[in-house]
Amino acid sequence: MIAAKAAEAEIPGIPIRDGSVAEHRIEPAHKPILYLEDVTVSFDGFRALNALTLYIDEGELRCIIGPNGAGKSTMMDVITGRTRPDKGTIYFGQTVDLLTLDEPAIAEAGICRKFQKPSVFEAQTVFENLELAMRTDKRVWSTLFARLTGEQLDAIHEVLETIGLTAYRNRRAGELSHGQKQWLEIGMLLMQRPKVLLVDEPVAGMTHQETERTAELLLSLEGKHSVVVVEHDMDFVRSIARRVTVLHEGSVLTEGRMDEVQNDPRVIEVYLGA
Ligand SMILES: Nc1ncnc2c1ncn2[C@@H]1O[C@H](COP(=O)(O)OP(=O)(O)OP(=O)(O)O)[C@@H](O)[C@H]1O
Repeated sequence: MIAAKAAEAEIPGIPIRDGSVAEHRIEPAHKPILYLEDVTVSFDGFRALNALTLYIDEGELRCIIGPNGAGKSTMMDVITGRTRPDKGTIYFGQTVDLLTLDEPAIAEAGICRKFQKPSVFEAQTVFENLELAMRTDKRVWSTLFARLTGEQLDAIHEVLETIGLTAYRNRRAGELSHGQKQWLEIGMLLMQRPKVLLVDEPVAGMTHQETERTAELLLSLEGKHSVVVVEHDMDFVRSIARRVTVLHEGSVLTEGRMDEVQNDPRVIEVYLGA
């Protein structure tokens, strides 16, 4: 697809290759922001990712599912620069070759990752956590006491609303429930205005109510950010699913609407066999 686009538009820096990925053609209305093509990662000869080709559109909410060991975490790792592939290309937009950037530079470019366990500053308030997340130099804690501009205050208030923690803004993060800490961490990532948000098992350990609220939160980000959610909880995936990608043995097994993928005999087989 990149090759096709590059050939059409002669975009500099985009390699033009043979037609080997033509079957992954995406509809013209879609505007990809992340391109993974033919990405292979091996650990001692074992292929955690096996010629993985995957496109994520601008502003879309994508769910990635697959049995244990399918390669979901490794996929996140190669996008964020934590793991380097043996082979393949990963582009952010049409011109940024992510394989030329290190982990901090990829985050700086606008790709943020939320790990499964919440990581917030427990002794600071919800508001202060968001404020710190906005500050570029996080080593300088004195910046916490620097005056915020009106624009910065607005940004914090907007994120507080989005994550549903306005009433908790002066609460110490350590006193929040597990679900609230997860939302706060999502809020901290939102403060950095990411273009792509990778979210790893967001509802693990959440109550039913917290899970529902998380679904609302992620759905509310659609259109503003590209959100890629890896999750095992199928009820949750069903509640937010737009396009679902099923990974198996390091490759895309199938992609489509939730009802399509869950009725796909190949998907049923890999889950039953897992
Ligand atoms: N650093 C590593 N060294 C060796 N093998 C690894 C490493 N990281 C992942 N693997 C292997 O690669 C395969 C894919 O792992 P990965 O964690 O990406 O799968 P996953 O789909 O995220 O699984 P889960 O749903 O269980 O988290 C697994 O077989 C795993 O054991």
